[in-house]
Amino acid sequence: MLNQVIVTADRMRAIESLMFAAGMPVAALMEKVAGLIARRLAEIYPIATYRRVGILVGSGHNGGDALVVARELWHRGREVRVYSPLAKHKPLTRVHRCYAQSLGIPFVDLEELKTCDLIVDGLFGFGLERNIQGELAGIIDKVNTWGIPILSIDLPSGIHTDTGAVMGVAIRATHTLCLGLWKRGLFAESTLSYVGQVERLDFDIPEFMVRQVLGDAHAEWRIDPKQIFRHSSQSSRGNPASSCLPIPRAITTHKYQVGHLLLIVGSQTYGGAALLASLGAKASGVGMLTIAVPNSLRLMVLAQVPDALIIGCPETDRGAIAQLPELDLHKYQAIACGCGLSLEAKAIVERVIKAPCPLVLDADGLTLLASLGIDRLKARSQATILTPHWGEFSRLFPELKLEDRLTAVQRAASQTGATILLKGARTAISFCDRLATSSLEMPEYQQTWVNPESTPALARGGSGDVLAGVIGGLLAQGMTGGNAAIAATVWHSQTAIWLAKQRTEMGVDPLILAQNLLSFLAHKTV
Ligand SMILES: NC(=O)C1=CN([C@@H]2O[C@H](COP(=O)(O)OP(=O)(O)OC[C@H]3O[C@@H](n4cnc5c(N)ncnc54)[C@H](OP(=O)(O)O)[C@@H]3O)[C@@H](O)[C@H]2O)[C@@H](O)CC1
Ligand SMILES: Nc1ncnc2c1ncn2[C@@H]1O[C@H](COP(=O)(O)OP(=O)(O)O)[C@@H](O)[C@H]1O
Ligand SMILES: [K+]
Repeated sequence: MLNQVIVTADRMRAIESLMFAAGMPVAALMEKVAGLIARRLAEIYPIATYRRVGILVGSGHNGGDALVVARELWHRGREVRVYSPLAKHKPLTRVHRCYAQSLGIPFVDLEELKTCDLIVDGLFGFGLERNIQGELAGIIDKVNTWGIPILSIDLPSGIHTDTGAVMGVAIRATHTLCLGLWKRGLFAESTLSYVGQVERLDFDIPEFMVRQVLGDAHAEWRIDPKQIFRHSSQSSRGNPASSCLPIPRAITTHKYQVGHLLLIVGSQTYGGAALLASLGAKASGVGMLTIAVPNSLRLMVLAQVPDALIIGCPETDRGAIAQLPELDLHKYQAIACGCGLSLEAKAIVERVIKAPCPLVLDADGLTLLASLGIDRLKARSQATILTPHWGEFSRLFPELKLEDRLTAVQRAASQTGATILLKGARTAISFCDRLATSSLEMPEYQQTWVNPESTPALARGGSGDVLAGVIGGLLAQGMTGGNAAIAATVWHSQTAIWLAKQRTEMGVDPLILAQNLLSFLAHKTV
């Protein structure tokens, strides 16, 4: 569980200091960590193809790690060359440098790394605190132009550990081996074009030390996608057990015990959105699905989703839902509202906010909420999930626009009491709950989870409508707001990754996505 925490440089330093204070020698830890890096490197970049390895060495312990890696690769028969442009080094880095030189490993000019098959980037790790300038910046720029695969140690040099900001210039890695615990900056969307494939190398940090520094209410977590796809009867390490899919069913259950979802979606202009949200909801396995659409869409939706109850609503001149007919909102376990609704349906959003059941608001529902005022949510007694992309988020929370995404989503969730699912290449979800595996005595607290895997194949109109439908369906089946948001996000993005492998990134249209959610789930959980 604790191996999915996301930490800042200060927290990492504090945890590392506990290890040193307890007697772990600094040099022994570097030896252990760099040994793990060298072994993993050998698996990813086998000697047969990547014999010539160039090592970039900085002044701190990131450089020290790189020098130990250089030495190990040299002993394993690789042609290693070191480029170490800085004059001053931390003592441990300096001794590794001397030893590497004594072995005869060549220390060369930058240009001599140009013919290498692989570059190891050990310039800076979590000690980088100011912008990289001058000659060093030129070095990084140059290495980036060579097109040689680059393995970065801990973080791509130049990426700020906490914010993910590019400190003037940064290495564009092919692979990043993050050491010990997940560094916060690796989850910023702006770093995605720098980090390449990211892996964490576990170096056996004692859990009690992590707990001592982070406490019992740690705020930022990485979702472990693997943990979603297993029955909740199996023990879950990583994510909330009740975010597991598929949701188990009691053998004697009946349709009214598996949740009743009301979708309020669509307008004449955006009929497809209504359909896509409906197909997402259907895939969630919800027991009963009622879909409220403008009258003119009724037959179209009925033909595509014959298992749903379709309610045709009176519509405005331009084909938006004008009002909900006499619907008893008490009888639904959840409502999902907003996909394709158009901006004329303000009265509808006003009404569903007052509904006495969990509510998902998406798309136009969010824009209408922004115009009504986010304070309206204060009247809600049940779970609320808002699913904005960055544009919708900025409309809802203009004052949070300048924050980094993780901080912004966290603030928005604590301000509103809602679960906020901020969509994007690295969707972030923030809500207030007990931590997954902890006891009921544990108080609820604000936690933020990041989805670490997705695909740009999802960047097309309608992907989000499918997601909103899935979340609604999971909510209606009894998942909490946070769990439904996490489970749906992972299911949606993992299905897209799976489909992109079969159909390319061009081939994952939202209809195909919705139609394949269940095949993916079956494939994943056999
Ligand atoms: N627990 C763990 O995870 C473990 C971590 N380990 C490893 O240690 C790494 C952290 O090491 P670290 O603290 O020595 O920092 P690191 O990033 O190597 O160097 C920073 C140095 O660079 C300098 N400097 C800074 N900014 C600069 C700039 N813009 N331009 C030029 N120079 C600049 C600054 O020196 P200054 O110039 O300020 O005197 C500072 O000394 C970590 O990422 C991991 O690889 C493992 O070995 C063991 C377990
Ligand atoms: N570059 C990307 N990488 C990964 N996922 C993405 C990317 N772009 C968009 N997505 C995902 O696709 C979905 C798009 O939703 P949204 O913007 O609401 O689209 P729409 O309103 O057209 O349905 C979200 O789940 C988002 O996280
Ligand atoms: K690095």
